[in-house]
Amino acid sequence: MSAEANVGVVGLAAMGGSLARNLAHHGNKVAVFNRSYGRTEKLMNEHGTEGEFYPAKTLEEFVDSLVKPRTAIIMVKAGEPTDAMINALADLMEPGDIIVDAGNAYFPDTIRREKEISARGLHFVGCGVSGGEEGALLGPSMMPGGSEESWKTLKPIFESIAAKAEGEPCVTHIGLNGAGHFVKMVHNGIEYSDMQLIAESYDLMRRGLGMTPAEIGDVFEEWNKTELDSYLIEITAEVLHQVDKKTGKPLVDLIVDHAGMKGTGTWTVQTALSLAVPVTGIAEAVFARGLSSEADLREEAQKQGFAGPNGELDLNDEEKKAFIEDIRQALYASKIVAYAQGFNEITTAAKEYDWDIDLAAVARIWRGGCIIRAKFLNRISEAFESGEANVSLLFAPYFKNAIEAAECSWRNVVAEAARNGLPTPAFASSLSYFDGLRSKRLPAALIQGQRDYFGAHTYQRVDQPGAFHTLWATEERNEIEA
Ligand SMILES: NC(=O)C1=CN([C@@H]2O[C@H](COP(=O)(O)OP(=O)(O)OC[C@H]3O[C@@H](n4cnc5c(N)ncnc54)[C@H](OP(=O)(O)O)[C@@H]3O)[C@@H](O)[C@H]2O)C=CC1
Ligand SMILES: O=C(CO)[C@H](O)[C@H](O)COP(=O)(O)O
Repeated sequence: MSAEANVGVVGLAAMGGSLARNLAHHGNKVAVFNRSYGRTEKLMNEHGTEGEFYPAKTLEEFVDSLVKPRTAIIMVKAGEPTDAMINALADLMEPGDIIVDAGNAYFPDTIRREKEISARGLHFVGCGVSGGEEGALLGPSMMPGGSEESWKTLKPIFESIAAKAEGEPCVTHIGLNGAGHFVKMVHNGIEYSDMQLIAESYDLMRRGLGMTPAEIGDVFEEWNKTELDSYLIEITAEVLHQVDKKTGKPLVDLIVDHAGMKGTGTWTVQTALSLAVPVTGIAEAVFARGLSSEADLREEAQKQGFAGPNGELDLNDEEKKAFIEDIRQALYASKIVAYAQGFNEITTAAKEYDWDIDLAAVARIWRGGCIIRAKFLNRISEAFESGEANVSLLFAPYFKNAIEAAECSWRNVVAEAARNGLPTPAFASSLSYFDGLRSKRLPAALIQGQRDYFGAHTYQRVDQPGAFHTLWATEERNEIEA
Protein backbone atom coordinates (compact mmCIF):
# COMPACT_ATOMS: atom_id res chain seq x y z
CA MET A 1 0.00 0.00 0.00
CA SER A 2 1.42 3.43 -0.88
CA ALA A 3 1.62 6.05 1.85
CA GLU A 4 -1.23 8.54 1.32
CA ALA A 5 -2.83 9.25 4.69
CA ASN A 6 -1.69 12.19 6.86
CA VAL A 7 -3.27 10.73 10.00
CA GLY A 8 -4.59 7.36 11.16
CA VAL A 9 -7.05 6.10 13.75
CA VAL A 10 -6.75 2.71 15.47
CA GLY A 11 -9.90 1.52 17.23
CA LEU A 12 -13.16 2.27 15.45
CA ALA A 13 -15.77 1.82 18.16
CA ALA A 14 -18.03 4.72 19.24
CA MET A 15 -15.23 7.24 19.86
CA GLY A 16 -12.61 6.19 17.30
CA GLY A 17 -15.12 5.76 14.46
CA SER A 18 -16.56 9.23 15.09
CA LEU A 19 -13.12 10.81 15.42
CA ALA A 20 -12.01 9.24 12.11
CA ARG A 21 -15.12 10.65 10.40
CA ASN A 22 -14.56 14.07 11.97
CA LEU A 23 -10.95 14.04 10.69
CA ALA A 24 -12.13 13.08 7.19
CA HIS A 25 -14.82 15.78 7.24
CA HIS A 26 -12.03 18.33 7.75
CA GLY A 27 -10.01 17.34 4.72
CA ASN A 28 -7.66 14.86 6.36
CA LYS A 29 -6.70 11.66 4.57
CA VAL A 30 -7.46 9.12 7.27
CA ALA A 31 -6.03 5.61 7.62
CA VAL A 32 -8.31 3.41 9.71
CA PHE A 33 -7.69 0.11 11.49
CA ASN A 34 -9.62 -1.96 13.98
CA ARG A 35 -8.64 -5.26 15.64
CA SER A 36 -11.68 -6.97 14.16
CA TYR A 37 -12.06 -5.98 10.52
CA GLY A 38 -15.85 -6.11 10.71
CA ARG A 39 -15.93 -2.72 12.44
CA THR A 40 -13.70 -1.22 9.72
CA GLU A 41 -15.98 -2.63 7.02
CA LYS A 42 -19.06 -1.27 8.78
CA LEU A 43 -17.52 2.19 9.04
CA MET A 44 -16.58 2.13 5.34
CA ASN A 45 -19.98 0.82 4.27
CA GLU A 46 -21.90 3.40 6.25
CA HIS A 47 -19.59 6.43 6.03
CA GLY A 48 -16.83 5.67 3.53
CA THR A 49 -18.06 8.34 1.13
CA GLU A 50 -17.86 11.14 3.70
CA GLY A 51 -14.15 11.73 3.04
CA GLU A 52 -10.85 10.18 2.12
CA PHE A 53 -10.33 6.95 4.10
CA TYR A 54 -7.62 4.31 3.82
CA PRO A 55 -9.01 1.15 5.45
CA ALA A 56 -6.38 -1.38 6.54
CA LYS A 57 -6.82 -5.07 7.31
CA THR A 58 -3.57 -5.37 9.23
CA LEU A 59 -1.60 -3.03 11.44
CA GLU A 60 1.31 -3.30 8.99
CA GLU A 61 -0.93 -2.10 6.16
CA PHE A 62 -2.18 0.72 8.41
CA VAL A 63 1.34 1.93 9.19
CA ASP A 64 2.38 1.64 5.53
CA SER A 65 -0.55 3.80 4.45
CA LEU A 66 0.65 6.75 6.58
CA VAL A 67 2.86 9.51 5.18
CA LYS A 68 6.12 9.96 7.16
CA PRO A 69 6.57 11.25 9.80
CA ARG A 70 3.48 9.26 10.71
CA THR A 71 0.68 10.26 13.09
CA ALA A 72 -1.46 7.48 14.56
CA ILE A 73 -4.28 8.10 17.04
CA ILE A 74 -5.21 5.17 19.27
CA MET A 75 -8.80 5.04 20.52
CA VAL A 76 -9.11 1.56 22.02
CA LYS A 77 -10.25 0.19 25.35
CA ALA A 78 -8.25 1.74 28.20
CA GLY A 79 -5.63 -0.26 30.11
CA GLU A 80 -3.90 -3.34 28.72
CA PRO A 81 -5.42 -3.09 25.21
CA THR A 82 -3.97 0.44 24.93
CA ASP A 83 -0.52 -0.74 26.09
CA ALA A 84 -0.60 -3.64 23.63
CA MET A 85 -1.59 -1.35 20.75
CA ILE A 86 1.05 1.27 21.59
CA ASN A 87 3.78 -1.37 21.61
CA ALA A 88 2.57 -3.04 18.41
CA LEU A 89 2.55 0.35 16.64
CA ALA A 90 5.93 1.38 18.05
CA ASP A 91 7.41 -1.86 16.69
CA LEU A 92 6.25 -0.93 13.20
CA MET A 93 6.83 2.84 13.30
CA GLU A 94 10.07 4.82 13.08
CA PRO A 95 11.82 7.56 15.06
CA GLY A 96 10.05 10.88 14.57
CA ASP A 97 6.61 9.28 14.20
CA ILE A 98 3.85 10.26 16.63
CA ILE A 99 1.60 7.91 18.58
CA VAL A 100 -1.41 9.61 20.23
CA ASP A 101 -3.41 7.81 22.90
CA ALA A 102 -6.78 9.58 22.87
CA GLY A 103 -8.49 7.15 25.26
CA ASN A 104 -9.14 7.77 28.96
CA ALA A 105 -5.75 6.75 30.32
CA TYR A 106 -4.63 7.06 33.94
CA PHE A 107 -1.97 9.80 33.79
CA PRO A 108 0.84 7.82 35.55
CA ASP A 109 0.43 5.26 32.72
CA THR A 110 0.79 8.10 30.20
CA ILE A 111 3.96 9.34 31.94
CA ARG A 112 5.38 5.79 31.83
CA ARG A 113 4.36 5.25 28.20
CA GLU A 114 5.80 8.59 27.11
CA LYS A 115 9.12 7.69 28.76
CA GLU A 116 9.24 4.26 27.11
CA ILE A 117 8.19 5.43 23.65
CA SER A 118 10.37 8.55 23.57
CA ALA A 119 13.35 6.37 24.55
CA ARG A 120 12.71 4.61 21.22
CA GLY A 121 12.86 7.92 19.34
CA LEU A 122 9.12 8.22 18.73
CA HIS A 123 6.78 10.86 20.15
CA PHE A 124 4.03 9.78 22.48
CA VAL A 125 1.10 12.06 23.22
CA GLY A 126 -1.55 11.30 25.82
CA CYS A 127 -4.59 13.31 24.76
CA GLY A 128 -7.79 13.64 26.74
CA VAL A 129 -10.88 13.79 24.55
CA SER A 130 -14.30 14.72 25.90
CA GLY A 131 -17.71 14.99 24.34
CA GLY A 132 -18.76 11.38 23.93
CA GLU A 133 -19.59 9.88 20.55
CA GLU A 134 -21.37 12.99 19.28
CA GLY A 135 -18.55 15.28 20.41
CA ALA A 136 -15.93 13.09 18.75
CA LEU A 137 -17.91 13.41 15.52
CA LEU A 138 -18.94 17.06 15.62
CA GLY A 139 -16.17 18.58 17.69
CA PRO A 140 -14.77 17.42 21.03
CA SER A 141 -12.77 19.30 23.63
CA MET A 142 -9.20 18.01 23.37
CA MET A 143 -6.49 18.01 26.02
CA PRO A 144 -3.17 16.89 24.53
CA GLY A 145 0.02 16.45 26.56
CA GLY A 146 3.38 15.32 25.15
CA SER A 147 6.27 17.25 23.66
CA GLU A 148 6.14 20.75 22.16
CA GLU A 149 7.55 19.25 18.97
CA SER A 150 4.70 16.80 18.51
CA TRP A 151 2.21 19.61 19.27
CA LYS A 152 3.52 21.52 16.23
CA THR A 153 2.43 18.63 13.99
CA LEU A 154 -0.81 17.93 15.81
CA LYS A 155 -1.99 21.53 16.29
CA PRO A 156 -3.51 22.11 12.80
CA ILE A 157 -5.11 18.66 12.76
CA PHE A 158 -6.60 18.94 16.25
CA GLU A 159 -7.68 22.56 15.80
CA SER A 160 -9.60 21.57 12.68
CA ILE A 161 -11.62 18.87 14.44
CA ALA A 162 -12.09 20.36 17.93
CA ALA A 163 -15.28 22.10 19.02
CA LYS A 164 -15.31 25.87 18.63
CA ALA A 165 -16.32 28.19 21.47
CA GLU A 166 -16.81 31.79 20.43
CA GLY A 167 -14.77 30.94 17.33
CA GLU A 168 -11.80 29.51 19.29
CA PRO A 169 -10.90 25.83 18.94
CA CYS A 170 -11.39 23.89 22.18
CA VAL A 171 -7.89 22.44 22.21
CA THR A 172 -4.59 23.60 23.63
CA HIS A 173 -1.28 21.98 24.45
CA ILE A 174 -1.78 21.31 28.16
CA GLY A 175 1.81 20.43 29.08
CA LEU A 176 4.45 17.72 28.87
CA ASN A 177 3.97 13.94 29.15
CA GLY A 178 0.86 13.10 31.28
CA ALA A 179 -0.49 16.67 31.68
CA GLY A 180 -3.25 16.21 29.08
CA HIS A 181 -4.59 13.02 30.59
CA PHE A 182 -4.32 14.56 34.06
CA VAL A 183 -6.51 17.50 33.06
CA LYS A 184 -9.00 15.15 31.35
CA MET A 185 -9.14 13.10 34.55
CA VAL A 186 -9.99 16.20 36.62
CA HIS A 187 -12.53 17.19 33.96
CA ASN A 188 -14.24 13.87 34.58
CA GLY A 189 -14.03 14.35 38.36
CA ILE A 190 -15.83 17.67 37.97
CA GLU A 191 -18.30 15.92 35.64
CA TYR A 192 -19.08 13.44 38.46
CA SER A 193 -19.63 16.31 40.88
CA ASP A 194 -21.87 18.26 38.47
CA MET A 195 -23.96 15.15 37.86
CA GLN A 196 -24.30 14.34 41.57
CA LEU A 197 -25.35 17.92 42.40
CA ILE A 198 -27.97 17.78 39.66
CA ALA A 199 -29.13 14.40 40.95
CA GLU A 200 -29.44 15.75 44.50
CA SER A 201 -31.43 18.74 43.18
CA TYR A 202 -33.74 16.33 41.36
CA ASP A 203 -34.19 14.19 44.48
CA LEU A 204 -35.08 17.23 46.60
CA MET A 205 -37.81 18.12 44.11
CA ARG A 206 -38.97 14.56 43.42
CA ARG A 207 -39.12 13.13 46.92
CA GLY A 208 -38.95 16.36 48.91
CA LEU A 209 -41.53 18.39 46.99
CA GLY A 210 -43.42 15.51 45.33
CA MET A 211 -42.99 16.92 41.82
CA THR A 212 -43.22 14.75 38.69
CA PRO A 213 -40.14 14.15 36.49
CA ALA A 214 -41.70 16.28 33.75
CA GLU A 215 -42.31 19.17 36.17
CA ILE A 216 -38.71 18.91 37.35
CA GLY A 217 -37.59 18.77 33.70
CA ASP A 218 -39.38 22.10 33.21
CA VAL A 219 -37.49 23.55 36.17
CA PHE A 220 -34.15 22.42 34.72
CA GLU A 221 -35.15 23.94 31.39
CA GLU A 222 -35.71 27.27 33.17
CA TRP A 223 -32.45 26.93 35.10
CA ASN A 224 -30.64 26.50 31.81
CA LYS A 225 -31.54 30.12 31.03
CA THR A 226 -29.66 31.30 34.16
CA GLU A 227 -25.98 31.20 35.21
CA LEU A 228 -26.39 27.38 35.39
CA ASP A 229 -26.59 27.26 31.56
CA SER A 230 -24.69 24.07 30.67
CA TYR A 231 -24.81 20.86 28.67
CA LEU A 232 -25.50 18.69 31.72
CA ILE A 233 -28.48 20.82 32.85
CA GLU A 234 -29.81 20.77 29.27
CA ILE A 235 -29.64 16.98 28.93
CA THR A 236 -31.08 16.54 32.44
CA ALA A 237 -34.24 18.31 31.27
CA GLU A 238 -34.40 15.99 28.26
CA VAL A 239 -33.88 12.83 30.32
CA LEU A 240 -36.59 13.93 32.77
CA HIS A 241 -39.07 14.64 29.96
CA GLN A 242 -38.46 11.24 28.37
CA VAL A 243 -41.52 8.97 28.53
CA ASP A 244 -41.07 5.20 28.28
CA LYS A 245 -42.61 4.00 25.02
CA LYS A 246 -43.62 0.62 26.50
CA THR A 247 -45.39 1.78 29.65
CA GLY A 248 -46.09 5.48 29.17
CA LYS A 249 -44.31 6.17 32.47
CA PRO A 250 -41.45 8.62 32.98
CA LEU A 251 -38.32 6.74 31.85
CA VAL A 252 -36.29 7.91 34.85
CA ASP A 253 -38.70 6.04 37.15
CA LEU A 254 -37.93 2.80 35.30
CA ILE A 255 -34.13 3.05 35.34
CA VAL A 256 -32.38 1.00 38.04
CA ASP A 257 -30.85 3.44 40.54
CA HIS A 258 -27.31 1.99 40.53
CA ALA A 259 -24.85 4.50 39.02
CA GLY A 260 -22.00 2.97 37.03
CA MET A 261 -18.49 4.28 36.71
CA LYS A 262 -15.43 3.44 34.69
CA GLY A 263 -12.72 4.83 36.97
CA THR A 264 -11.82 8.42 36.07
CA GLY A 265 -13.70 9.89 39.05
CA THR A 266 -12.00 7.43 41.39
CA TRP A 267 -8.59 8.33 39.89
CA THR A 268 -9.31 12.04 40.48
CA VAL A 269 -10.00 11.39 44.15
CA GLN A 270 -7.11 8.92 44.63
CA THR A 271 -4.73 11.44 43.07
CA ALA A 272 -6.13 14.28 45.15
CA LEU A 273 -5.59 12.21 48.28
CA SER A 274 -1.99 11.53 47.35
CA LEU A 275 -1.46 15.23 46.61
CA ALA A 276 -3.30 16.19 49.84
CA VAL A 277 -5.77 18.40 47.96
CA PRO A 278 -9.33 18.31 49.37
CA VAL A 279 -11.72 17.60 46.51
CA THR A 280 -14.67 16.91 48.79
CA GLY A 281 -17.41 17.56 46.21
CA ILE A 282 -15.87 15.15 43.71
CA ALA A 283 -15.14 12.55 46.41
CA GLU A 284 -18.73 12.60 47.66
CA ALA A 285 -19.95 12.20 44.09
CA VAL A 286 -17.80 9.07 43.65
CA PHE A 287 -18.92 7.66 47.02
CA ALA A 288 -22.56 8.41 46.20
CA ARG A 289 -22.28 6.34 43.01
CA GLY A 290 -20.64 3.61 45.10
CA LEU A 291 -23.44 3.61 47.68
CA SER A 292 -26.10 3.56 44.96
CA SER A 293 -24.58 0.37 43.57
CA GLU A 294 -24.34 -1.42 46.95
CA ALA A 295 -27.47 -3.38 46.09
CA ASP A 296 -27.31 -5.96 48.90
CA LEU A 297 -26.50 -3.41 51.58
CA ARG A 298 -29.33 -1.14 50.46
CA GLU A 299 -31.78 -4.04 50.32
CA GLU A 300 -30.83 -5.08 53.84
CA ALA A 301 -31.21 -1.48 55.04
CA GLN A 302 -34.76 -1.51 53.64
CA LYS A 303 -35.49 -4.69 55.59
CA GLN A 304 -34.14 -3.08 58.77
CA GLY A 305 -36.86 -0.42 58.39
CA PHE A 306 -34.95 2.34 60.15
CA ALA A 307 -37.07 4.98 61.81
CA GLY A 308 -36.73 8.55 60.55
CA PRO A 309 -38.36 11.16 58.34
CA ASN A 310 -39.61 10.00 54.94
CA GLY A 311 -38.09 12.83 52.91
CA GLU A 312 -41.31 14.76 52.26
CA LEU A 313 -41.14 18.48 52.95
CA ASP A 314 -44.32 20.06 54.24
CA LEU A 315 -44.43 23.31 52.24
CA ASN A 316 -47.21 25.40 50.72
CA ASP A 317 -47.05 26.50 47.07
CA GLU A 318 -45.26 29.76 47.79
CA GLU A 319 -42.73 28.08 50.07
CA LYS A 320 -42.22 25.38 47.43
CA LYS A 321 -41.39 28.01 44.83
CA ALA A 322 -38.93 29.67 47.19
CA PHE A 323 -37.34 26.32 48.01
CA ILE A 324 -36.83 25.51 44.32
CA GLU A 325 -34.94 28.81 44.01
CA ASP A 326 -32.91 27.83 47.11
CA ILE A 327 -31.98 24.55 45.41
CA ARG A 328 -30.85 26.43 42.30
CA GLN A 329 -28.66 28.68 44.41
CA ALA A 330 -27.26 25.71 46.37
CA LEU A 331 -26.48 23.95 43.11
CA TYR A 332 -24.64 26.97 41.75
CA ALA A 333 -22.61 27.53 44.95
CA SER A 334 -21.68 23.83 45.25
CA LYS A 335 -20.76 23.72 41.58
CA ILE A 336 -18.38 26.67 42.06
CA VAL A 337 -16.79 24.83 45.00
CA ALA A 338 -16.29 21.66 42.90
CA TYR A 339 -14.62 23.60 40.09
CA ALA A 340 -12.44 25.49 42.61
CA GLN A 341 -11.36 22.16 44.10
CA GLY A 342 -10.68 20.62 40.69
CA PHE A 343 -8.56 23.58 39.62
CA ASN A 344 -6.68 23.40 42.95
CA GLU A 345 -5.87 19.78 42.14
CA ILE A 346 -4.50 20.79 38.74
CA THR A 347 -2.40 23.59 40.31
CA THR A 348 -0.89 21.24 42.89
CA ALA A 349 -0.19 18.50 40.35
CA ALA A 350 1.41 21.01 37.98
CA LYS A 351 3.92 21.87 40.72
CA GLU A 352 4.50 18.22 41.61
CA TYR A 353 5.02 17.06 38.01
CA ASP A 354 6.63 20.24 36.66
CA TRP A 355 3.85 21.00 34.19
CA ASP A 356 3.33 24.55 33.00
CA ILE A 357 -0.48 24.48 32.84
CA ASP A 358 -2.39 27.61 31.83
CA LEU A 359 -5.58 27.35 33.90
CA ALA A 360 -7.33 30.10 31.92
CA ALA A 361 -6.68 28.11 28.73
CA VAL A 362 -8.03 24.94 30.38
CA ALA A 363 -11.24 26.77 31.28
CA ARG A 364 -11.46 28.14 27.74
CA ILE A 365 -11.19 24.71 26.07
CA TRP A 366 -13.87 23.35 28.40
CA ARG A 367 -16.37 25.94 27.10
CA GLY A 368 -17.26 23.80 24.11
CA GLY A 369 -17.42 20.15 23.07
CA CYS A 370 -16.95 18.53 26.47
CA ILE A 371 -19.45 17.12 28.93
CA ILE A 372 -18.93 19.88 31.53
CA ARG A 373 -19.26 22.70 29.00
CA ALA A 374 -21.02 25.58 30.68
CA LYS A 375 -21.56 29.28 30.27
CA PHE A 376 -19.80 30.17 33.52
CA LEU A 377 -16.49 28.76 32.21
CA ASN A 378 -16.11 32.16 30.50
CA ARG A 379 -16.09 33.73 33.96
CA ILE A 380 -13.65 31.09 35.22
CA SER A 381 -11.19 31.73 32.39
CA GLU A 382 -11.43 35.50 33.04
CA ALA A 383 -10.76 34.93 36.75
CA PHE A 384 -7.59 32.94 36.00
CA GLU A 385 -6.48 35.34 33.28
CA SER A 386 -6.71 38.33 35.61
CA GLY A 387 -4.90 36.48 38.39
CA GLU A 388 -7.92 36.89 40.71
CA ALA A 389 -8.27 33.11 41.05
CA ASN A 390 -4.57 32.34 41.51
CA VAL A 391 -5.05 31.01 45.06
CA SER A 392 -8.62 29.77 44.68
CA LEU A 393 -11.46 30.36 42.28
CA LEU A 394 -13.57 31.14 45.36
CA PHE A 395 -11.53 34.29 45.99
CA ALA A 396 -12.19 35.84 42.57
CA PRO A 397 -14.70 38.67 43.20
CA TYR A 398 -17.29 37.33 40.71
CA PHE A 399 -17.39 33.92 42.42
CA LYS A 400 -17.05 35.32 45.96
CA ASN A 401 -20.14 37.45 45.28
CA ALA A 402 -22.00 34.48 43.78
CA ILE A 403 -21.24 32.30 46.81
CA GLU A 404 -22.25 35.06 49.22
CA ALA A 405 -25.50 35.61 47.34
CA ALA A 406 -26.26 31.87 47.46
CA GLU A 407 -25.11 31.20 51.01
CA CYS A 408 -28.41 31.55 52.83
CA SER A 409 -30.25 29.33 50.33
CA TRP A 410 -27.42 26.79 50.39
CA ARG A 411 -27.62 26.46 54.17
CA ASN A 412 -31.42 26.20 54.04
CA VAL A 413 -31.28 23.38 51.49
CA VAL A 414 -28.70 21.36 53.43
CA ALA A 415 -30.52 21.91 56.73
CA GLU A 416 -33.97 21.05 55.32
CA ALA A 417 -32.58 17.97 53.59
CA ALA A 418 -30.94 16.74 56.80
CA ARG A 419 -34.06 17.46 58.86
CA ASN A 420 -36.26 15.55 56.44
CA GLY A 421 -33.97 12.60 55.73
CA LEU A 422 -32.92 13.40 52.16
CA PRO A 423 -29.28 12.61 51.34
CA THR A 424 -27.33 15.57 49.93
CA PRO A 425 -23.69 14.48 50.28
CA ALA A 426 -22.32 16.80 47.59
CA PHE A 427 -24.31 19.87 48.68
CA ALA A 428 -23.40 19.30 52.34
CA SER A 429 -19.73 18.55 51.81
CA SER A 430 -19.29 21.60 49.57
CA LEU A 431 -20.88 23.80 52.21
CA SER A 432 -18.66 22.26 54.89
CA TYR A 433 -15.60 22.90 52.73
CA PHE A 434 -16.64 26.53 52.38
CA ASP A 435 -17.24 26.87 56.13
CA GLY A 436 -13.93 25.14 56.86
CA LEU A 437 -12.15 27.55 54.56
CA ARG A 438 -13.66 30.67 56.11
CA SER A 439 -13.21 29.56 59.75
CA LYS A 440 -10.43 31.46 61.47
CA ARG A 441 -9.74 28.52 63.78
CA LEU A 442 -10.46 24.87 63.11
CA PRO A 443 -10.71 21.97 65.55
CA ALA A 444 -7.51 20.64 64.00
CA ALA A 445 -5.79 22.08 67.11
CA LEU A 446 -7.48 19.38 69.16
CA ILE A 447 -6.45 16.70 66.66
CA GLN A 448 -2.84 17.87 67.02
CA GLY A 449 -3.18 17.57 70.79
CA GLN A 450 -4.57 14.04 70.46
CA ARG A 451 -1.79 13.05 68.04
CA ASP A 452 0.81 14.35 70.45
CA TYR A 453 -0.86 12.50 73.34
CA PHE A 454 -0.88 9.05 71.78
CA GLY A 455 2.04 9.26 69.37
CA ALA A 456 4.35 12.10 70.46
CA HIS A 457 3.78 13.59 67.01
CA THR A 458 4.42 17.12 68.37
CA TYR A 459 2.51 20.32 67.68
CA GLN A 460 3.24 23.95 66.96
CA ARG A 461 2.09 26.82 69.17
CA VAL A 462 0.29 29.95 68.10
CA ASP A 463 2.47 32.12 70.37
CA GLN A 464 6.03 30.95 69.61
CA PRO A 465 7.94 29.17 66.84
CA GLY A 466 9.20 25.57 67.01
CA ALA A 467 7.75 22.11 67.62
CA PHE A 468 6.55 21.04 71.03
CA HIS A 469 5.58 17.89 72.90
CA THR A 470 3.74 17.56 76.19
CA LEU A 471 4.96 14.77 78.46
CA TRP A 472 1.43 13.40 78.75
CA ALA A 473 2.43 10.23 80.66
CA THR A 474 3.97 12.16 83.54
CA GLU A 475 2.08 13.63 86.42
CA GLU A 476 3.44 17.15 85.72
CA ARG A 477 2.59 17.08 82.00
CA ASN A 478 5.31 19.60 81.26
CA GLU A 479 5.94 20.75 77.73
CA ILE A 480 9.32 20.24 76.04
CA GLU A 481 10.66 21.55 72.76
CA ALA A 482 10.93 18.73 70.28
N1 LIG B 1 -17.37 6.38 25.23
C1 LIG B 1 -17.11 7.62 25.64
O1 LIG B 1 -18.01 8.45 25.82
C2 LIG B 1 -15.70 8.05 25.85
C3 LIG B 1 -14.66 7.14 25.77
N2 LIG B 1 -13.37 7.56 25.93
C4 LIG B 1 -12.26 6.61 25.81
O2 LIG B 1 -12.05 6.34 24.42
C5 LIG B 1 -11.58 5.00 24.24
C6 LIG B 1 -12.51 4.28 23.27
O3 LIG B 1 -13.80 4.29 23.81
P1 LIG B 1 -15.04 3.62 23.06
O4 LIG B 1 -15.07 4.09 21.66
O5 LIG B 1 -16.22 3.84 23.94
O6 LIG B 1 -14.66 2.08 22.93
P2 LIG B 1 -14.35 0.96 24.04
O7 LIG B 1 -13.69 1.54 25.22
O8 LIG B 1 -15.56 0.17 24.24
O9 LIG B 1 -13.26 0.07 23.24
C7 LIG B 1 -13.61 -0.63 22.07
C8 LIG B 1 -12.50 -0.56 21.07
O10 LIG B 1 -11.27 -1.08 21.62
C9 LIG B 1 -10.82 -2.16 20.78
N3 LIG B 1 -10.10 -3.13 21.58
C10 LIG B 1 -10.52 -3.71 22.72
N4 LIG B 1 -9.57 -4.56 23.17
C11 LIG B 1 -8.55 -4.51 22.29
C12 LIG B 1 -7.30 -5.14 22.20
N5 LIG B 1 -6.89 -5.99 23.14
N6 LIG B 1 -6.50 -4.86 21.14
C13 LIG B 1 -6.91 -3.99 20.19
N7 LIG B 1 -8.08 -3.34 20.22
C14 LIG B 1 -8.89 -3.60 21.26
C15 LIG B 1 -12.08 -2.70 20.18
O11 LIG B 1 -11.77 -3.48 19.06
P3 LIG B 1 -12.81 -4.64 18.60
O12 LIG B 1 -13.81 -3.94 17.74
O13 LIG B 1 -11.95 -5.58 17.82
O14 LIG B 1 -13.37 -5.25 19.81
C16 LIG B 1 -12.80 -1.42 19.85
O15 LIG B 1 -12.27 -0.78 18.72
C17 LIG B 1 -11.52 4.39 25.62
O16 LIG B 1 -10.22 4.51 26.12
C18 LIG B 1 -12.47 5.25 26.45
O17 LIG B 1 -12.13 5.29 27.81
C19 LIG B 1 -13.07 8.88 26.09
C20 LIG B 1 -14.05 9.82 26.15
C21 LIG B 1 -15.45 9.49 26.06
O1 LIG C 1 -14.86 10.53 29.57
C1 LIG C 1 -16.05 10.57 29.40
C2 LIG C 1 -16.74 11.88 29.21
O2 LIG C 1 -15.93 12.95 29.49
C3 LIG C 1 -16.85 9.29 29.41
O3 LIG C 1 -18.17 9.46 29.05
C4 LIG C 1 -16.68 8.53 30.68
O4 LIG C 1 -16.83 7.17 30.41
C5 LIG C 1 -17.67 8.90 31.75
O5 LIG C 1 -17.31 8.32 32.96
P1 LIG C 1 -18.15 7.18 33.72
O6 LIG C 1 -18.43 6.10 32.72
O7 LIG C 1 -17.23 6.75 34.82
O8 LIG C 1 -19.41 7.85 34.21
